[in-house]
Amino acid sequence: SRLAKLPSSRRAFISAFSGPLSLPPAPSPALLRRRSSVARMSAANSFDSSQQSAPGSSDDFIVAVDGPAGAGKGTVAKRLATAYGLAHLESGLLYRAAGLLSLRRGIPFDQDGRVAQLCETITLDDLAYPELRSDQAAQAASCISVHPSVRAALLDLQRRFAHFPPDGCRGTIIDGRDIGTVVCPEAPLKFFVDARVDVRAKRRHQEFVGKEMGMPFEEVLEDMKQRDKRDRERAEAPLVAAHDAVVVDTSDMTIDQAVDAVATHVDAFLRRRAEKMGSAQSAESVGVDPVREGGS
Ligand SMILES: Nc1ncnc2c1ncn2[C@@H]1O[C@H](COP(=O)(O)OP(=O)(O)O)[C@@H](O)[C@H]1O
Ligand SMILES: Nc1ccn([C@H]2C[C@H](O)[C@@H](COP(=O)(O)OP(=O)(O)O)O2)c(=O)n1
Repeated sequence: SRLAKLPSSRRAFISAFSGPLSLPPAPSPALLRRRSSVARMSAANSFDSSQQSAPGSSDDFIVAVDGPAGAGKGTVAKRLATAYGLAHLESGLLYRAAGLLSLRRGIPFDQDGRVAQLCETITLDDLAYPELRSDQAAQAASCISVHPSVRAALLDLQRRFAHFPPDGCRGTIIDGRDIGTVVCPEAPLKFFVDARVDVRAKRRHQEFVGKEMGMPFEEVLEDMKQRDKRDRERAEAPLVAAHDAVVVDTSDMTIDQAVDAVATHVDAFLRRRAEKMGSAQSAESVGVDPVREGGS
């Protein structure tokens, strides 16, 4: 896939995440050269992001999973990716990377032009840092993601991922806030995974305890409420269920139950698609047979 061509070594980015709130060192000349070649490559491969969707077939197997923090989007998406052979992108990590890098570089969240410029340099290789999972990164992500220019700067990468899954994957599953509404409105399968805010905060709190990122529960809950409000009320690509999304409330479900609830719809979709392809193939063979018969 074209994404796979992006360079895997990003030393300046790594050092930006490695120190506790330290500013990254100035990029080396080698890195700057590499960056400009990435920029050229993305420009060459880019498409008009004002289009409703990326080029690629509308038959592409794309699963959009949106919903608020802690609802279980990532967990469900990861499990489905393994079960169905899909490539998984947690789009929130892109915003988290942009937010955390802005903090580290001292770029105020309201300087959207500078944050958007930063977004242009982010690639899929930058998303593995454990610090991106922190509450600080989540809050920063929510703040910078209100800006249309920041969202636009990350759109191309997400759409490209959706339509060009890495080799060996039969499709893609992307979780976030606006995948079914803005990034991939053409996705044939859309889910809105939701849960009550107290349940979501409890889950996230537990997760932080497990990772020794300890924070009082009340603080996790408050931050989550703030983020919910900001994500839902922003003018650009607010958190809202797409009109054609299946809503799954996981408040009273185990992880297995949530995965099953979503997988049932994916199975039904695959059955319908197989039937459609089967009938198209038989229609084609009906059309071919008489010609063959006539010719022999
Ligand atoms: N249905 C569920 N029941 C209990 N815990 C869950 C459930 N779904 C997810 N979790 C846990 O809650 C936390 C947040 O889930 P995650 O998938 O990261 O949410 P999101 O991606 O929506 O923010 C994780 O620790 C995960 O293991
Ligand atoms: N598609 C997306 C994904 C995330 N964001 C923003 C808004 C979210 O509060 C932050 C962090 O998202 P993320 O999905 O990583 O957060 P949770 O795992 O759900 O807690 O990024 C967005 O604006 N659009």
